[in-house]
Amino acid sequence: MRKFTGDQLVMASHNKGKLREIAALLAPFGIKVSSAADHGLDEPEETESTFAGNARIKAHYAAKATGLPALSDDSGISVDALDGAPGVYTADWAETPNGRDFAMAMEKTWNLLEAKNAPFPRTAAFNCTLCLAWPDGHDELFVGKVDGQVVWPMRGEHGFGYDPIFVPNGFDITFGEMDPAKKHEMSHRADAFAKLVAGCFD
Ligand SMILES: O=c1nc[nH]c2c1ncn2[C@H]1C[C@H](O)[C@@H](COP(=O)(O)OP(=O)(O)OP(=O)(O)O)O1
Ligand SMILES: [Mg+2]
Repeated sequence: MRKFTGDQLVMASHNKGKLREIAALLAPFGIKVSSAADHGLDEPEETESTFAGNARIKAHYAAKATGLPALSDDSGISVDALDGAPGVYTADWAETPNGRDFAMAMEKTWNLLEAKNAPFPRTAAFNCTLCLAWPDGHDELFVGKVDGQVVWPMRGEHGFGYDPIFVPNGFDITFGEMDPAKKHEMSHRADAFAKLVAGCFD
């Protein structure tokens, strides 16, 4: 596995919630972190049908465009009773002509479960694939996951995306209600990040 030896990294994401969380995870390493927007990059189309495929598109695009190592995150929530949906299409479910509407996407998720009369607990997992790519085309991938259940109604003001309807196993609060520092200890993103640190940062 290739080690990260530089002191600068581009976060190949346009999601403010993710950027905040990954900046917190990277903070102890003394790396200068910039975002795709800082470099004036647009969002590449996520045309693959896997988290890994889309993570690679985003990281390679940013690494080539900036000449710096780039870290991307492709993530989503997979609901068991919906055969893994929305999964890779989690962000797409929130898309509207006026931007993303996650309240609508969460309602759609819950309504589909209701329509199926899905049994409780309505188990689900958040998945995260991180891709660290170098300008020469090399990359390393790391996969993380956290199991839990989808609940209703939405609860909590922290986090982003689908956090208000996801209760991780072992807790009775949603990610939206959880202290951000706690989420950073145990989320799908934290899980993948720990593997990145073990593989590339030691
Ligand atoms: O911790 C999370 N808490 C709540 N929701 C989450 C989380 N992690 C991913 N999600 C949801 C929302 C996000 O919009 C979608 C990922 O879609 P995904 O394409 O990977 O990210 P994105 O388009 O928002 O930003 P970008 O591609 O620029 O990194 O899954
Ligand atoms: Mg995206």
